[in-house]
Amino acid sequence: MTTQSLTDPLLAEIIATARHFYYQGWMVGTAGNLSVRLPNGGFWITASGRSKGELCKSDFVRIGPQGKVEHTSPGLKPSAETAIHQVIYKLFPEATSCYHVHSVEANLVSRFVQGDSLPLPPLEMLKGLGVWEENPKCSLPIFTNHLQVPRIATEIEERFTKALPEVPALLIRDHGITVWATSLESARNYIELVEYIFRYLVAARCAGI
Ligand SMILES: CSCCC(=O)C(=O)COP(=O)(O)O
Ligand SMILES: [Zn+2]
Repeated sequence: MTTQSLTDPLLAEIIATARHFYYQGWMVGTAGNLSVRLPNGGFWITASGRSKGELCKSDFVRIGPQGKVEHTSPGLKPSAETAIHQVIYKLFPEATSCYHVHSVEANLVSRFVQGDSLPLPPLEMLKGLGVWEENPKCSLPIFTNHLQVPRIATEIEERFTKALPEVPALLIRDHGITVWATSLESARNYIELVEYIFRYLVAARCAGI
């Protein structure tokens, strides 16, 4: 199988997913970035500043296993948040996809607590994130939205090296959610599940629950 025949269907799937997220209102105004890991440890990632509802195959940059840009198109730079994808792939060798989106609800819930983790309600939907417990008590790690993205990546690495998260997701306060998974389909589902939980939390607060 050639690199091209391996890559084309992966990028086509990411393009369709980005379009879906865009129409959910989670990738407006060029927000968010999506990546897929290759068997050699490198990964394709969306180029910085592209409209995520209208991506095409030339809107991706390939990062090599050593972290260097290996393939790009004229005028394109890798996502400004590439360092976060890099650290996720380093920490979770089984992960082959990493998705990051910005929703209004993610930003609201990131302010529901002052500390560095958000308790998650014991919803059935948690099973989709791998939590198979009765009445689970788990939480989502929250990170500070530093202007310097590598600093966010460093804090993710430091924290997850000490203790693994309970769900394959992290929240950057006032910014958005990042998930990782062993397939593109699972990463898309994880984004949808986490965003459902965020909508539930916002609705519950409005309802005074
Ligand atoms: C208006 S989005 C600000 C940057 C950001 O947080 C993001 O997710 C998109 O950055 P990229 O460089 O990947 O386009
Ligand atoms: Zn972002």
